[in-house]
Amino acid sequence: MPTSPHRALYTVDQVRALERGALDAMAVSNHELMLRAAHAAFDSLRRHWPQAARIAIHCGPGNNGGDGFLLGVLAREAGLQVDVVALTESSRGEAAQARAGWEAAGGRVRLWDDTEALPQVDVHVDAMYGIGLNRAPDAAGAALIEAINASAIPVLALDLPSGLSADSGDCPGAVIRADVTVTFIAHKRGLHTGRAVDRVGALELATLGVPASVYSPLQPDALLLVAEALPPRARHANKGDNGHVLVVGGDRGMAGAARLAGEAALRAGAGLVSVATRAEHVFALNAARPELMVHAVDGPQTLEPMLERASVLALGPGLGKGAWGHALWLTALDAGKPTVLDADGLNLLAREPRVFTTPTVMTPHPGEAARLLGMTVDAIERDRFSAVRELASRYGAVVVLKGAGSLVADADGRLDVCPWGNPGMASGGMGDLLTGIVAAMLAQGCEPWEAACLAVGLHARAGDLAARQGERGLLASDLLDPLRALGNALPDGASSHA
Ligand SMILES: NC(=O)C1=CN([C@@H]2O[C@H](COP(=O)(O)OP(=O)(O)OC[C@H]3O[C@@H](n4cnc5c(N)ncnc54)[C@H](O)[C@@H]3O)[C@@H](O)[C@H]2O)[C@@H](O)CC1
Ligand SMILES: [K+]
Repeated sequence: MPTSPHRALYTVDQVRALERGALDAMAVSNHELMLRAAHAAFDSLRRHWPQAARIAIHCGPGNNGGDGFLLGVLAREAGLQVDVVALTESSRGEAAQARAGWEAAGGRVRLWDDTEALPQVDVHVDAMYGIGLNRAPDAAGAALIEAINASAIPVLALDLPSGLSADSGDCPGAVIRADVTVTFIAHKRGLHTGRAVDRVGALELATLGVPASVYSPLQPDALLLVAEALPPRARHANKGDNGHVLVVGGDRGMAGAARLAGEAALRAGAGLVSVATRAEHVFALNAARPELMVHAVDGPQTLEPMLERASVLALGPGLGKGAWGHALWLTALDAGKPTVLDADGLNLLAREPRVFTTPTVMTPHPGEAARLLGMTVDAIERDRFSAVRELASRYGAVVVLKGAGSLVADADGRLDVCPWGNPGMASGGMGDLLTGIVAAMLAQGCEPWEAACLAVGLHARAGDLAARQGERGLLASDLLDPLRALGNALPDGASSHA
């Protein structure tokens, strides 16, 4: 089945190819395509700010600016007061024609001068840079971006917020903070993850009438996760059919991590969940959640019989990096069972790297990813796509790179991006839940790729449901009830909770 352009994410080179394909297939001129972009932008402006009477359009030197000039003509025809601010004395190529069209319609162009105040308007339109930006904006562009961001007036970005790298989502310098971004023809992958997510605001795709046949020859670089439900359970299922997850972790002072992972595994449908932890935690964990089978382990010998009984391991929540955790880590990895590695499970791996040959899912946050790749967190965040792919191929695992717009990659180059989740989820224990959910999916028979994608989607959507009462103060355990509801959604994904 061909991928819907609404789900497919492309690199800039691919978007350029799509643009060329569109011009051929539609037998339209560049000007016509730009005009369609301007119409889509005007439609978005009207929908989001129906009361706006005065707008400023900030135009850069390239075709992104061209979109802006044509939008100016449309908005003026519709009776809006339009101020056009240009970054440069002249525009290039197709944009020069658009600029001439604006001037021929009686429009004025004010050249940007950072000693003057921005016009007083209801909405700023950012038409400075699109996919043609190849480095941090120059000084003039940066000053205009900063002035718009400082104005506290809503911003509509055309194609992407200026200053953002469309391929990586990197913010090498000043970047527009948009309220709404209307992106043209195809989704650019960099808009969907990491720092970019804060800059894009509400994202809309306008395909400009480009037919499906233009997209179909191109393999998207990544896909957006879809809201899939779990396969339904057979009525005759018994607890043994849904796997046995063993959580290994909970060093002194860190019992909560193991408990959250275990409880999430239960709520996500694992048949049995055991926890191997420090002796002093056993009583408290058993009392808090009697459905968990909690056992004391003091070293490899006591862990081994538990490993034999388990079908899936969740290795790392609260494990610590001391002698106790390290010994359990080595023993657990030698068991050859499908494994989810998180937290100190990953930190130990960074110290003692290995390539996995048994099914393994790793769930690093950017800090853990940085240790695993010997890079800085900043370098990871500058190009999360490269980082997650490198982790997957270097370690031979399915890798979830957590953070806004979580990424899932496998060693074959497959890549999915999670469109859900919220900043309330940046709090303690959220990662432990994800570990437990991935383990539960593996336990119920999913392959690592499917398990990771399902778990990431469930976790993020549970977070969004739980955050309806506010992102601030959201607790990891608040996700457990919505998680259960989502996990029971109908197989066609039609859930009243979705
Ligand atoms: N080609 C097409 O078929 C369509 C293109 N469209 C628009 O065209 C845009 C792409 O246009 P362009 O390729 O002209 O590129 P842009 O308009 O994104 O920007 C390129 C311009 O900015 C300058 N520039 C690049 N990096 C800079 C930096 N760091 N500091 C200062 N100046 C810098 C370049 O010299 C060039 O003049 C898209 O993002 C989209 O908005 C739309 O009209 C839809 C159709
Ligand atoms: K822009």
